[in-house]
Amino acid sequence: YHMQVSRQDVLDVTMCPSQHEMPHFSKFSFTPRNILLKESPCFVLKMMQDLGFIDTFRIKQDILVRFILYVRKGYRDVPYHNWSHAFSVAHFAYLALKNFELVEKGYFTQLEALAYFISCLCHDIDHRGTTNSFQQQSNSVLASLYSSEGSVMERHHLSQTICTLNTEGCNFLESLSKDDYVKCLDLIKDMILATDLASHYKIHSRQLTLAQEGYDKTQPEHRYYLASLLMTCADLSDQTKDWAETKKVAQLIYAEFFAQGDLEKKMGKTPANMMDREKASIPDHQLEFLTQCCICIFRILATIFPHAKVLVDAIKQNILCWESSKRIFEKFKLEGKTSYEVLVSEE
Ligand SMILES: Cc1nc2ccc(C(=O)N[C@]34C[C@H]5C[C@H](C[C@H](C5)C3)C4)cc2n2c(-c3ccccc3Cl)nnc12
Ligand SMILES: [Mg+2]
Ligand SMILES: [Zn+2]
Repeated sequence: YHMQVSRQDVLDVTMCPSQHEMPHFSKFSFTPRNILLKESPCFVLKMMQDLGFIDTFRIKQDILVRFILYVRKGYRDVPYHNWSHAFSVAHFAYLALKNFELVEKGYFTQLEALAYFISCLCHDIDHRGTTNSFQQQSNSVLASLYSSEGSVMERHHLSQTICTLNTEGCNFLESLSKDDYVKCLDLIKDMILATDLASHYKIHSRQLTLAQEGYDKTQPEHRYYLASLLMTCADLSDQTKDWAETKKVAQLIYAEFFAQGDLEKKMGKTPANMMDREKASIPDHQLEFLTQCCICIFRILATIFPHAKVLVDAIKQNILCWESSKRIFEKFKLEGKTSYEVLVSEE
């Protein structure tokens, strides 16, 4: 099917504030979710210009604009896994490339940097707001397509990315050499598949060892694990922002989780506690996620890039905020409120 991109859409991409009007745009403290959504395609273009991709790969602007607009249309209107998430994940890739000087210091080639940024932008295309296990449970079409290989949703996001590139007038990578083109798609595959959090759990200890032994840029295995780590960090980058942002994002994530739980109950299935609005204890679950998963990932990042220490500190701050908000949740729980009702009630 053919999604049209109007002339107005293409004009939208030309108007947004310039970088020097937003000096902190390239700081880790910047919150990309506060960018006006109609200006976001323009910011994607500006980030790619600023990263030197347009010149290095002789990318045609009108083809890139059409690609960005098709990617945006590829995201659904679900609470969390929507275009706003994709844009914020791509913004973190921009921050990592600039603040860690990934290309300048030889961690990434320019091609790997391009693949990283594009993978972040496309990593959740056509997400339905439900998990991989829900695909299996509900015998979805996607499960029938991909469940034998695992990472069902991630394989779908990858396939949607390739389809978008192959859409008439959208393949901005066509200006790459044949070798670079094949290499870039290979990198995009590894990077999008790396965003399956279950896969991260499998390689976490290997990533930790490599970082402690001393990262070796010349080893392909090290480069693969660094790319995977940077994808997971980008996907979780909301947790490195201030508490107001973190709280807002939690509301979106649990809106999605609980909608899935409601669906599972209708299907006669018992949802996992974190998906059940009656049983979930959001502060406890978030404290577990931040202390057992999130902070560990960013600590590995900080062993390779000392600048990432500010990200670990931001997560520590959010852990303290969840700790202190726990008492408020418990007080309202005694009054019969679910933790979601407390989360969305203005403090
Ligand atoms: C704040 C926050 N909390 C989150 C709490 C929990 C989980 C989560 O999927 N847990 C697991 C826990 C085990 C092993 C695997 C598979 C399943 C069983 C489910 C993962 C994700 C969370 N998450 C994400 C996120 C990142 C990547 C994909 C999807 C999402 Cl939603 N982004 N932000 C957050
Ligand atoms: Mg995903
Ligand atoms: Zn994501």
